[in-house]
Amino acid sequence: MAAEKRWVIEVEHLTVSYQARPALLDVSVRIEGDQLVGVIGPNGAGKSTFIKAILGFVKPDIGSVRINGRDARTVKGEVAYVPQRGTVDWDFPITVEEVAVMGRYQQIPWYRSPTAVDREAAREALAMVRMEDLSHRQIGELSGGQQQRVFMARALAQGSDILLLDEPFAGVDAATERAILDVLERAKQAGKTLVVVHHDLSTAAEYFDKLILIKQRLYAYGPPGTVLREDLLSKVYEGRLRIFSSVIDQEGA
Ligand SMILES: Nc1ncnc2c1ncn2[C@@H]1O[C@H](COP(=O)(O)OP(=O)(O)OP(=O)(O)O)[C@@H](O)[C@H]1O
Repeated sequence: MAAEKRWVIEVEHLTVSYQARPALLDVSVRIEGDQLVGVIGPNGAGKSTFIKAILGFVKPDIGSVRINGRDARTVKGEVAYVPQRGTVDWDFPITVEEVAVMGRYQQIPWYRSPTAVDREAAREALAMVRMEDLSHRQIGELSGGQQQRVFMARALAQGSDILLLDEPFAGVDAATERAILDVLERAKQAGKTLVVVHHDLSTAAEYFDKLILIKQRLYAYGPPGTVLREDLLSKVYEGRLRIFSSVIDQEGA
């Protein structure tokens, strides 16, 4: 008998609007555990809104999100988030280690300081992203890729099985992109489910087990070969498809 699927994220008929303009319309997706899933679509397609709705940061007009079988609004600490790098104040005076310890704050009551267990979880997370040697540096003194890895450590220190990342590869060089991908893959091997907003179609097939293609509505969801199809991409990206023809050739090969 085939093993029953374990849905860790279930999005049903999700519709989200800003000032009565829909950013997402009737999106339904079920994501299994231990997967690396990419969210693709053009600028303004609703990718960040999709992630924010799973986190409960934006309220759906219609529809629901379930995390590990429970209403997302009642679940605390089971989903960790790595925001876009551009949304963070990097001048804030805080060290690498302190950022990682912040990942534990869901578990730390307001009246007590982080314990040895919290600090150990933060240190382990920094080791996973290979940033333990820089743990006493101020975050403002790091390169863009190092900052990204520290924020991944913060999410890993939280101990959640689900990680949502908004464009972790934006603005980093090729070597850093590899280092970040390596962290994502190791997190997956450690049993995490990762949902990653990604804008580069040329690497999407290589990096992800499954892809979600959205532009307000869900256009496709499945293994990269079933999503990176010329008919779907031309509908979603319209006139900008030519630059992606090499992706489709590779996929179709
Ligand atoms: N806080 C907000 N208030 C009003 N409109 C918003 C808000 N956030 C997003 N939008 C609009 O909702 C739509 C979807 O935005 P979203 O940021 O989710 O798209 P995206 O696919 O992540 O875009 P990008 O790739 O450019 O980051 C866009 O039209 C955007 O302008």
